[in-house]
Amino acid sequence: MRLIQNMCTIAEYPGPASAAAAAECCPGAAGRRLVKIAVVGASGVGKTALVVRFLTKRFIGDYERNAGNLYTRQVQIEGETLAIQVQDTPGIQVHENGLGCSEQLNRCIRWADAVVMVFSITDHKSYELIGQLHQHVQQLHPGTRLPVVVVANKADLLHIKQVDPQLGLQLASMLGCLFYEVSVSENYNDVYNAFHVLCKEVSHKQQPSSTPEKRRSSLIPRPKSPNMQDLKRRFKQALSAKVRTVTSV
Ligand SMILES: Nc1nc2c(ncn2[C@@H]2O[C@H](COP(=O)(O)OP(=O)(O)OP(=O)(O)O)[C@@H](O)[C@H]2O)c(=O)[nH]1
Repeated sequence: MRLIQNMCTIAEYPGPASAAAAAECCPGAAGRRLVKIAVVGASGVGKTALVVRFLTKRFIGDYERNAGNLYTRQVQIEGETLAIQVQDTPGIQVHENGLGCSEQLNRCIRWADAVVMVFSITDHKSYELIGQLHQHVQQLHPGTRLPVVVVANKADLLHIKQVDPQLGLQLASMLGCLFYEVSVSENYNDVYNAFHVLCKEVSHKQQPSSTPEKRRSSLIPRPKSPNMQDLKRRFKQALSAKVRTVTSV
């Protein structure tokens, strides 16, 4: 996937999403199919760093506490240019009675076509949150299986590791999600791959290979192409009739 345009930001949660809304922020996005991705996880796991790394290829060490920015870009997936919106979100807290998800965050999750769930290998609590968060996300999307990628960040900080990445892999496969272990600070390619695979999955979901509409149209009989043998025969007949007429004159 190739990032095509400059990043732009609106410092608020999105309303009902549309390609038109994306175009307002990113003019080239007009008329494109739109893929909406929310990045969620505990505080300090590197959500903003991940999004910024993906969009700019750069790692910037320090960020302000996240206010929930939406970034719009164009990307190329399998030869098609899509508009992509990436929603960064504030860190989720865990309370005694469960996840502390604000209504804003819930709106953002409902809005999304796909979710990146981030934890840090240096923070066991952020890992523990993923299972609950996955359940919460599925509850907000009843009746559909939302594409989700689990990302274990800060793989460079092995000396203060609290979570074995293998556990992340096990959890992700139990939840039926893809898994990427990344170091946002040290490696761009893994970050790119995590978003790329998600965009591809959403893109395929938006364009099922055989929709009922397509199936129906394939049942409508096509007009028969003219039979060449028949045409030749008629042409010969017409020709010989003409020759006969000429000789008889
Ligand atoms: N060593 C290392 N530090 C990282 C990495 N990713 C992020 N950080 C640092 O972790 C800290 C938190 O990163 P943020 O991107 O602000 O985390 P966040 O999840 O957006 O945090 P909230 O806005 O509080 O929810 C920052 O100091 C980053 O520089 C990484 O891969 N390796």
